[in-house]
Amino acid sequence: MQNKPSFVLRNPSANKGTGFNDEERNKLALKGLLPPKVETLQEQSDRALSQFTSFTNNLEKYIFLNCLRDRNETLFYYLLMNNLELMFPIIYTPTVGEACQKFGNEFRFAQGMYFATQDKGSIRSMMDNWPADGVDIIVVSDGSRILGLGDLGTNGMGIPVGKLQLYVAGAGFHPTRTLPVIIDAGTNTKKYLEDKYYLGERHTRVADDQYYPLVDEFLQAAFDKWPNVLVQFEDISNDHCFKLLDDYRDKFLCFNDDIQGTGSVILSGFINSVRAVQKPITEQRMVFLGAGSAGIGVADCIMSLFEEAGVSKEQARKSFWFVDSKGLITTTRGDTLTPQKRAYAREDYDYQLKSLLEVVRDVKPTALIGLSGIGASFTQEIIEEMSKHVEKPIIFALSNPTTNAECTAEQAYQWTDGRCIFASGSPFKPVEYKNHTFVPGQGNNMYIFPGLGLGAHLCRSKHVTDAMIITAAKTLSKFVDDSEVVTGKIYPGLQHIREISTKIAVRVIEKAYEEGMAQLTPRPTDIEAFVRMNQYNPSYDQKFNN
Ligand SMILES: O=C([O-])CC(=O)C(=O)O
Ligand SMILES: [Mg+2]
Repeated sequence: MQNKPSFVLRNPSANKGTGFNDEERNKLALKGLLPPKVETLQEQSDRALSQFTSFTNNLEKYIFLNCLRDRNETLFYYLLMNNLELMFPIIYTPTVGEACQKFGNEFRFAQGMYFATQDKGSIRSMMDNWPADGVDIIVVSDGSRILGLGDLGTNGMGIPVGKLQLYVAGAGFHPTRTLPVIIDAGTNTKKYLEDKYYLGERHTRVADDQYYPLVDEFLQAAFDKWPNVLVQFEDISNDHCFKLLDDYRDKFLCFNDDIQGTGSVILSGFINSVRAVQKPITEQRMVFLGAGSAGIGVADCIMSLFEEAGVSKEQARKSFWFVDSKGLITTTRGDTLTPQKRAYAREDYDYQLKSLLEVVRDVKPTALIGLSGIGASFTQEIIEEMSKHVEKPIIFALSNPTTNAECTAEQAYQWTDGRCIFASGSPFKPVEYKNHTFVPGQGNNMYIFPGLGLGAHLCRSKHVTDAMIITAAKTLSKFVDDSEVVTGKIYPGLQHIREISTKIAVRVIEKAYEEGMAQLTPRPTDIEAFVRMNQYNPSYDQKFNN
């Protein structure tokens, strides 16, 4: 059967289903294998949309979409790109979180590749099993910190899969040239180790002397097989993610989305918040709840605004207060801090503040940034306390999925009497409050990574630099104009994601040439035209025409 031309019906990249015209049906021996009517992509998409909307449960919608992708990739991306606002919350946060938690139960077919501890020594040869001709981008996770949901082991595969779907829809990477990867180093979540449907290796996480060599072998193999690939590290726990980024960012073309992608998107939102509240960065007092990959990544990015304002690093650090499970992070509280926490630990406190509420009372912040992974940690008391001292509080409840958001959009607007600038990591619907409709922003790295990745890949950048990450943030911030910013809107609408990603890719490429990172020669004369020419758009036109 595999040798018959009609096998195209079982190949999602080639399949057009009822979209095969009479000529193709003759040529590919499909006569009689399809109902008589030849349909356009639009007609197929209308049907698929009505099927999608007939499900009332989001997980079912997720399964429907991923099964569609496994039947007809072109139709899937056409449908997705024409219904972004409806479908991103399904293939991505929040529903992808639930899909990961139930990954073993809902498993239907494999996507991507798995490299487990038992595969040590054979990863390079296993990569030859990947059926596609080439790979431009890999998203890799070890499942150790999936969104704010913790250690999900191999169940985390939903995240690389979802992120890559955004790379395709958002930026125009070619779907067949994307590779989701899970490194299976075990899981410390007992529930999964005891779950008969769990699909990973059944042991607790291996120690560092096994973990790092496994990741190293994977990276060496990936860049050996696909020298121009870009690797995105995703949802890797704090104990490993910083070291991995440090070790490899100057060796390979790679970045960490949770540190750098989140850093960039929140920098962008912060630039626009500063425009909205009309108070310069030097007058901002920022309290962060959560000092993990995202919190530190965001602070590092926001530091660049101080630098531009001519403020020294030492001075700038005094505008940041970090709170973790033990309270305000200080050099004097008596515990050993990770290097990342140490960088932002306050040296000027001879007293201890043990809770976020105490910190908010003491600091009187202008901005409260939640990247803690702990839902409902911005309580009414905390938000009301904050709003006593600031006219337009900046409140970012960024943890994912929605159940982990530090507060809801509705709570933030109510508890600040409609005065706050609000953003969340997962989407919230517009809120009606006192005859006004507030549209919350989604400060999610999805606005950044597709364009950043496309730019870095297309110009064959050696590395992903800080300057590219900051350029990406600034490019995004310009998609919101002054008249919108004054209404509290700090992120553009999701429907513009292709345009945003295209512009980000252009700026990243320009930066890469400026910094001597781009290896593509000659430099394209019209970079925007070059980017557009290389973007995937779902269509049947290009297939089977020769
Ligand atoms: O996936 C998302 O929505 C954003 C993200 O990287 C995370 O929460 O880890
Ligand atoms: Mg992530």
